[in-house]
Amino acid sequence: MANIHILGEGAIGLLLAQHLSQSHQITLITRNKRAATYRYQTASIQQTIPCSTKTLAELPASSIDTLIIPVKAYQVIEVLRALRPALSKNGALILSHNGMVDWSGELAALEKTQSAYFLSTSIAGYKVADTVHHTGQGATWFGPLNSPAECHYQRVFSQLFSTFENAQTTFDIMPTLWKKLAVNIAINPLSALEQVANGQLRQPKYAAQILNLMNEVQLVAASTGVTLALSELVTLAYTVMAQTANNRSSMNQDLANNRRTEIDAMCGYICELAAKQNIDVPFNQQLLEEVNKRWQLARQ
Ligand SMILES: NC(=O)C1=CN([C@@H]2O[C@H](COP(=O)(O)OP(=O)(O)OC[C@H]3O[C@@H](n4cnc5c(N)ncnc54)[C@H](OP(=O)(O)O)[C@@H]3O)[C@@H](O)[C@H]2O)C=CC1
Ligand SMILES: CC(C)(CO)C(=O)C(=O)O
Repeated sequence: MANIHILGEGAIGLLLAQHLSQSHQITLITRNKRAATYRYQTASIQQTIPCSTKTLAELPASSIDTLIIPVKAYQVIEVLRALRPALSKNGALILSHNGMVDWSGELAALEKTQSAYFLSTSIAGYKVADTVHHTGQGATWFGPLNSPAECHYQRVFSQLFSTFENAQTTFDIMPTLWKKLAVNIAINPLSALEQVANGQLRQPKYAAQILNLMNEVQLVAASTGVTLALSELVTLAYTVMAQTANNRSSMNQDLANNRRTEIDAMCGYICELAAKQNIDVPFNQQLLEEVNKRWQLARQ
């Protein structure tokens, strides 16, 4: 049994806590101290999630052996900076988010014995008060992000995630992250702006825009050394639209609830890399501007 710390009390954090608490001791690191009872709910099950909570201030330096960070893309860097001192000398850090974040500087600052991993997951859930509703179990991929992790990722996966439905390891996680990014770019902004469920994007009127978006992702990925086939990205996007046909994407829900979106880590990431490489990405640029405009309007 391992001691596992999970940052936050968000939807993915609680889904992971529920699963991992079957074999491990779980501590959630929360912003404020409070005695909450977290619950896990599916169509047929409701149960309490066995876990304790601590604030960051309550954690001694170098005390965490395994730290999972399932936060929004725009929160990752701040959280990494705040939590690095609490990670033990041989600690394992596991990032899990949608979109792309340049965490290379933060990972380079880790000690040579500290390992970093990525958990890319399409499990789905949402939170109402202290209950997480588990609504879907898509694929999960786990892989190393730095050299110490390259030696240990199979063992860490076996210990933590091998009993997850539809979970597997990959030595090279970057192509997986690019594919997830492509799917999110095909689905999230358009579904949010049009306020439609994911499956509605299969209508012919969206096809040209989706093809152009995927073409831009493929070109920018290639400029970073990641080779992806355009046909694979398009097929993947339409497969996920079909698998999640009745779901509203996270960005759709974020905009509807006046919450900040992860657009900067999706279309924004593509635009930033494209600018450095002199690649034109007008379709990603347009969605980036439109989603940010919609969010600014909603906040007024
Ligand atoms: N929900 C889903 O079905 C899926 C989500 N994802 C991705 O996983 C990531 C996490 O998503 P999700 O769980 O939905 O997000 P949530 O916003 O529900 O969870 C993030 C949690 O982290 C907390 N947090 C952030 N910064 C800190 C901090 N400095 N100290 C303490 N707590 C902090 C947040 O608190 P606060 O709210 O106060 O900021 C929140 O409780 C996202 O990138 C998302 O796109 C991927 C697949 C499916
Ligand atoms: C896969 C998809 C598009 C499911 O809705 C998702 O990851 C999201 O909504 O952020």
